Amino acid sequence: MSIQAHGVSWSTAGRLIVDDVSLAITPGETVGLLGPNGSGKSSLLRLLCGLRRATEGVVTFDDAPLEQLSRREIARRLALVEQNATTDADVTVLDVVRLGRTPWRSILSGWHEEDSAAVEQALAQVGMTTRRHQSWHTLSGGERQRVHIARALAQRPQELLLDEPTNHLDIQHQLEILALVRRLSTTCVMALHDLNLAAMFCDQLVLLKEGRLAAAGKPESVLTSQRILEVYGVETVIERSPHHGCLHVHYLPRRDTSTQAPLTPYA
Ligand SMILES: Nc1ncnc2c1ncn2[C@@H]1O[C@H](COP(=O)(O)OP(=O)(O)OP(=O)(O)O)[C@@H](O)[C@H]1O
Repeated sequence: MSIQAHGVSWSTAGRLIVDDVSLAITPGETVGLLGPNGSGKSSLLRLLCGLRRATEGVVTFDDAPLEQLSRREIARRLALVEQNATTDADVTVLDVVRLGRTPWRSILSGWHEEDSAAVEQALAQVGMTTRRHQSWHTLSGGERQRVHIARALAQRPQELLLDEPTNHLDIQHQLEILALVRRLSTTCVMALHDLNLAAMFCDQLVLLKEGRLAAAGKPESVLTSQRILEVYGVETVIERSPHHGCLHVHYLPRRDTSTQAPLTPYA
C-alpha cells in the first residue's frame, strides 16, 4: 500500500474533527475524497501528509509510520496542493514552480539539468509555459491554481495530495487538470465537491460524513442515491452516462412536503 490510515482521529479545541478513519491507498490510484462542507476532508489530507499529527491512530507510507520518516523524506515523496495558498513575495510563475525542486536540492548543490527538465515539463503539463515570467500577483485564481499544481508536479512526488484542485477553474480547465491527474502514474488523493467529476476521474472514492468514513470503494459502490441522501440530504437519480460510460448523478429539486407539490425547478 502507498498511504494507509489506521484508525486515525484528530481533535482540536475539544472537538473531534476526524473520527476513527481507516483507509488504504494503492500505488498509482487516483482517489477522490468527498463529503459535505466541514466533513473533515482538508483535515484528513493534512493528517495523511503529516502537517497534522493524529491524536489517535497511525498514518503509514509503504508500511512505515509517518513519524519515522524524516521531513526531507516526506518532502521528496509527497506533494500537497492546498486551497488558496498564496504569498506576499514578489515572485514569478517560474519562481513558484522552481520551488517544487527544493526537497531535491541541498545548500551546496547547484541547479541541474534534471531540475530544469522537471520544471519545464510541469509548466507544459498545466499549460503555463508561456506565462513563466508573469508575476504571481497578476495571475487569476484559476491560473494560480494551475501554477500550484505545476509546483507540485515539478517535485516529481510519489504521492500527490490535492485539496479541491478544481476550485477557481472554469469547466475546460477542471476537465484538463483532472485528466492530467488521472494520467499521472503518481498516487493521487484529492478532495472534490463535484460528484460527477469524481465519478469520471477517480478509481476509488472515500466519502466522509461528520469526520467519519461513510463509504469507500469504487464509484459504483460509493455513489448510491440512498447514501447521497444520507450524507448530503439531497435526492438524486444516478445512471451510467451513455456518453462517457461513467456514473452520472442527477440532483432532484426538493419536494415541498407540506403540500405534496410535485417537483419544482430550483428557481
Ligand atoms: N484548526 C482548527 N481549529 C478548529 N476547528 C477546525 C480547525 N481545522 C478544522 N476545523 C473544523 O473542522 C471541521 C472540518 O474542517 P475541514 O476543513 O477539514 O472540512 P472540509 O470537509 O475540508 O470542508 P470544506 O468542504 O468546507 O472545505 C470544520 O468544522 C472546521 O471548522
